[in-house]
Amino acid sequence: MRTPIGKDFPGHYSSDEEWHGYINNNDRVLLKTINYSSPKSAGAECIDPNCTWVEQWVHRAGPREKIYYKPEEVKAAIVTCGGLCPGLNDVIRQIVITLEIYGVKKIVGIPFGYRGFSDQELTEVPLSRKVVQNIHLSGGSLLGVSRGGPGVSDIVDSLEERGINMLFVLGGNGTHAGANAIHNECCKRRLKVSVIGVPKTIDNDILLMDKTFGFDTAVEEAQRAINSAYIEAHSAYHGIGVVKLMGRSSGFIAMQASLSSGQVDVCLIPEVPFNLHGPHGVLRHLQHLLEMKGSAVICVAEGAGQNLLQNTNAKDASGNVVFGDIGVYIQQETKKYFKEIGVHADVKYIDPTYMIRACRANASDGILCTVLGQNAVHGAFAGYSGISVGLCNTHYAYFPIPEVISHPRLVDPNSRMWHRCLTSTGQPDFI
Ligand SMILES: Nc1ncnc2c1ncn2[C@@H]1O[C@H](COP(=O)(O)OP(=O)(O)O)[C@@H](O)[C@H]1O
Ligand SMILES: O=P(O)(O)OC[C@H]1O[C@](O)(COP(=O)(O)O)[C@@H](O)[C@@H]1O
Ligand SMILES: [Mg+2]
Repeated sequence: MRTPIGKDFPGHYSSDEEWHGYINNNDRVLLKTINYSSPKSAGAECIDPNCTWVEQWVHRAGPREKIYYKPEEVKAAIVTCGGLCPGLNDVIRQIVITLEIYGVKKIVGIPFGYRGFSDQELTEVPLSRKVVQNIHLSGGSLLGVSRGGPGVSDIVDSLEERGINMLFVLGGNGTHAGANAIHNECCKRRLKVSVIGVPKTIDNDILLMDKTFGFDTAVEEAQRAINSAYIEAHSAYHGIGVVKLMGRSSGFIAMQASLSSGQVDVCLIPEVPFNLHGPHGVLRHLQHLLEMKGSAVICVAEGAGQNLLQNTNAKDASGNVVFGDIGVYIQQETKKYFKEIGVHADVKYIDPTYMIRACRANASDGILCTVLGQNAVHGAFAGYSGISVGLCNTHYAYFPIPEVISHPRLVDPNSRMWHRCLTSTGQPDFI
């Protein structure tokens, strides 16, 4: 609603009739904005051998003029699942504030992820603007997070018992698989519930989106760790700094942090195989770097080089594979190698793992979270369910959940970005 201001007032708002503040249901955001002229163009993603242009689109996010729910009949719930991620509190806050603006009075938080739906000892948290006003000033999640938890049927039973008809689910791939299953179960039971996902992961492993919230902040924190590794390595005689960063199957954090720091000589990610030993291996290259410049920094993603380690055969509560520690392995093998060849090397290992995700969102993520939170509520009020909100080619859009979680988004070794990273580090192929 806008307050009409006299026409004499310079820069006055347009009247309600003139104001086009709503999204049209047919507004679309294109998934691809480059028309590759050949499959040989760098990073080309082609559907057919001629690389023909195919228009693919998703619905534009934002407020609709006609809304599907009566605000007084809404009971909204928010749940945060999986690992922590900078910006969770920003999104929770903005969802609550936007729901209140629509006139929703019943807003609750489900504590500790999906577990909060079944654990009788955990009670829902009443949420209001007053409760969430300052929560974005610290990292973590006001509601707590968890992995594992009850089955979909139990969750939907709980939604029915609690009378929840809007569910905002903040989480990554696993959480979205759960959200989609909840949406399908609600459809099966003919329940009018909007299930809206907001993708959360520092790994940035969600398909079709420019980036997920928390990723920028994680990269910023990660490059601080790289900077420390560089200073340690550079200040020592034959210093080698090893930094391990998160990234279960995607090397985005390692790649971007290496690029932004400009201090990394070797970046190792899960998508690109490498040898540690042998004439083309990482260790031989480290020896060369010590000879040429006196020190070196390696940045390795946790999921990289798992073929070099013994399989732990372990899984976490959500079913994710628990990896062996590639950082420790590289540190040990580096020490061994230089001892064997009789060259002094001072190897320092930095593992900033939880530091990069337990922090508060930076300004850029703060804005992203705010807009995603608002659009999640707009999507629910528009009557959508089984969707996720994201940024696509700088526009905010609604994505069908199955499309964004069909597999984890990976760094494309043929992409311009990976080549930029290689240009920056100057590293060879280690095979
Ligand atoms: N395929 C699935 N179907 C239903 N729920 C799932 C599925 N995978 C994971 N979950 C649930 O989603 C939650 C978060 O998953 P997890 O993989 O730990 O984190 P993330 O959502 O960040 O990837 C957990 O409570 C887990 O039990
Ligand atoms: O120790 P935890 O809590 O299982 O978290 C470790 C995981 O968190 C992540 O950074 C993000 O994973 P999620 O997106 O599943 O939360 C992974 O790269 C990493 O393996
Ligand atoms: Mg995950």
